[in-house]
Amino acid sequence: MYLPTFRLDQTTALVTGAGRGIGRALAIGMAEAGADVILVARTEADLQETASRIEALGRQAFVLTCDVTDRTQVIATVEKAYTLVNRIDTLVNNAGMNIRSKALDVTEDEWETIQQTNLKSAFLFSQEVGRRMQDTGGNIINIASVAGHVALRTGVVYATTKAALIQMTKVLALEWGPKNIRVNAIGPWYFKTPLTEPLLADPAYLKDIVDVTPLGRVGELTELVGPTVFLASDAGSYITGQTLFVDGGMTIKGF
Ligand SMILES: NC(=O)C1=CN([C@@H]2O[C@H](COP(=O)(O)OP(=O)(O)OC[C@H]3O[C@@H](n4cnc5c(N)ncnc54)[C@H](O)[C@@H]3O)[C@@H](O)[C@H]2O)C=CC1
Ligand SMILES: O=C(O)C(=O)C[C@H](O)C(=O)CO
Repeated sequence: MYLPTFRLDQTTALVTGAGRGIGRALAIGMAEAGADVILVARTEADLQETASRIEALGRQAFVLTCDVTDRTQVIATVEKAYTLVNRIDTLVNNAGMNIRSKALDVTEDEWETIQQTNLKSAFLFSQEVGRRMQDTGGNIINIASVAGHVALRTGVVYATTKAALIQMTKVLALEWGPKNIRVNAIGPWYFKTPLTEPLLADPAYLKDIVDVTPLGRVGELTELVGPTVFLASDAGSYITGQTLFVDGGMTIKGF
C-alpha cells in the first residue's frame, strides 16, 4: 500500500479559538476525520455549540474555557485536558484577533493585546502541550496568515505576530523533530468569519481581494479543513517546519 491514511481516527486534537470562525470549522472537520476534540476559547456558549455539532458526528468533544493570553489559565487548561484524555495528538493554535491601526497610531495596549492573543498564546500552548508530547510524539499546527509573508493592509502588529508564528513554527520543528513532534503552519488568505465579515462586506475591499487572487474568490471555511487534516494525519508524516498557504494563489501572483 502506497496510499497513507488521511484519517484522524483514535486521535485527539486540541483547538484554540474553537467557538466560531476558522477554529470551529477546523474542530468539526477534524471530528469528521475521526478525531475527538478539546475545544478552547473564552465563551462557553459558543464552545457548547461547536461541541454539540461534534457529538452529532459520534465523536467526543470537551469544552474548556480559557483566556489564551493568561499563562496561568493556559497551564490549568492543558492540565485539565490531560485529565480528560490520555494524549493530545494534534494542537491547533488558532485563537487570534486584530485591531487595524496605522503604524503611527498603534497604542502600547493594542501592541500587547494583539501580540499576546496571536503569538504568546500559541507559544504557551505549544510549550505546555509540547512538554507532554516529548513522550508521545504529536503535531502542532499554527494558524498564521499570508499577512506573515507579504505586506497587507492588516496593520503592522497583526503582520508581525503572523510572521513570528511562521518562524516559531520552524524553530519548534527543529527542536522537537527528534521527539517525533511535527510543527507546521497554515497561512490563510481571506475567509468569511466574524473577524473578517465587516471587511468582506465592503464591495471595494472585496474587489481588491478578488483582483489579487488567481482563483478569483475568497476561501470557503471547509477549504481549510483538508489542509489541516492532511498536515495532522499520517499523510503529512514527513512534513515539518512548513507553512502551507491556503490562499487561492494570492502569494504567487506577480504582475
Ligand atoms: N478569517 C480570515 O480570513 C483569516 C483568519 N486568520 C487567522 O485565523 C484565526 C481565526 O480567525 P477567525 O476565525 O477569522 O476569527 P474569529 O474572530 O471568528 O475567531 C477567533 C476565535 O479566537 C478566540 N479568541 C480570541 N481571543 C481569545 C482569547 N484571548 N482567549 C481565548 N480565545 C480567544 C475567539 O473567542 C474566537 O473563538 C486567527 O488566528 C486569525 O488571525 C488568518 C488568515 C485569514
Ligand atoms: O485584514 C484584517 O484585518 C485581518 O484580520 C486579516 C485577516 O484575518 C488575514 O489574516 C487575511 O489573510
